[in-house]
Amino acid sequence: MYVPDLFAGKTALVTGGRSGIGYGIAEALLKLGARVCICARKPEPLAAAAAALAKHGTCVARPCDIRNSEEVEALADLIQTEFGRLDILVNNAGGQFPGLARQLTDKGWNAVINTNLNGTFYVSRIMAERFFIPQQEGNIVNIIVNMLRGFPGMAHTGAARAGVENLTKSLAQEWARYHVRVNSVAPGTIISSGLETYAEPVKALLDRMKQDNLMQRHGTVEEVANAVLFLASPLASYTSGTTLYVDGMDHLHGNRMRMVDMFRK
Ligand SMILES: CCC/C=C/C(=O)SCCNC(=O)CCNC(=O)[C@H](O)C(C)(C)COP(=O)([O-])OP(=O)([O-])OC[C@H]1O[C@@H](n2cnc3c(N)ncnc32)[C@H](O)[C@@H]1OP(=O)([O-])[O-]
Ligand SMILES: NC(=O)C1=CN([C@@H]2O[C@H](COP(=O)(O)OP(=O)(O)OC[C@H]3O[C@@H](n4cnc5c(N)ncnc54)[C@H](OP(=O)(O)O)[C@@H]3O)[C@@H](O)[C@H]2O)C=CC1
Repeated sequence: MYVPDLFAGKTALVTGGRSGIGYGIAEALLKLGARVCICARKPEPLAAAAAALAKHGTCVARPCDIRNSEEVEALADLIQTEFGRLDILVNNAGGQFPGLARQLTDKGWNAVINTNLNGTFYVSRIMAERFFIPQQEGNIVNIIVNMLRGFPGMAHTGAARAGVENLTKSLAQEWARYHVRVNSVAPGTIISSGLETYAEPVKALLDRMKQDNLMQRHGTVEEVANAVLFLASPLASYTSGTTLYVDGMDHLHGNRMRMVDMFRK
């Protein structure tokens, strides 16, 4: 539905682009003409993903833990060397594990906050300083999660993603003077590699959540990628500081306590 050269001449970084939603976003950007850099922690699957993506266009990859700002600086060095500029940053890397709040250890809580909130901030600040602000142009799309009514059973990620949603509003206002737009996409439950990381009780729960959904289904990677393409494109040129929910209305409807009930059984 988008013109084939929508992102011709543009460069994009997709964090967590080796799998699932991030891979789908990288593939969609490449198909519309962008040159793409992906990063993730695990080198082998990252290299395999970059090789597969390269059939659609120019794709480079570098291992990087977004929680480590020195590794993020090295990623910026690669983008500078390979492309000389960056136009689009998709902060997709992230994740969490299910658990009741009272069972979360300091280490577990910090692992999720450091990944989803701190990592997203480090990448945004470093890419803005290195590229967007000097260029006086840039575009950030953060992948968060539907947590509008809280996230019981995953309180750590609910708090971290709410932090990113608010960061979206702050950065959008602070960086408007540099012509940088900042938006978020909040997926509901999306059929992707991410869901495979969950063990059986959660998988059964996901089926029940599908029945709760007013559209009676989970979302697809393509539906998330399409929202990112819109926000990253000039079609959204007057839109910044917003969050677009791609969740079949789960932010409005459905039982948010199902995961907690699962742990109590
Ligand atoms: C409804 C669906 C909506 C959303 C869907 C998606 O997002 S799909 C996308 C889904 N995709 C993803 O989520 C992928 C990315 N996710 C991840 O990499 C991890 O979940 C991470 C974010 C915790 C980072 O972890 P890391 O690399 O920093 O390191 P680490 O592994 O060493 O853990 C550190 C500490 O965290 C704790 N802890 C961890 N796991 C569990 C558990 N299962 N149980 C209990 N606790 C757990 C534990 O305290 C551990 O320390 P310990 O006790 O071992 O010394
Ligand atoms: N699938 C779903 O239903 C939903 C997913 N989301 C969010 O969408 C995003 C993508 O999820 P999805 O594709 O499904 O799941 P995946 O688990 O497939 O993707 C997570 C990606 O992030 C990378 N990653 C994780 N931690 C780090 C880190 N510290 N530094 C760099 N890269 C990291 C992983 O690679 P590696 O392990 O090699 O580092 C992986 O490529 C995540 O933020 C997820 O929470 C939100 C709502 C719903």
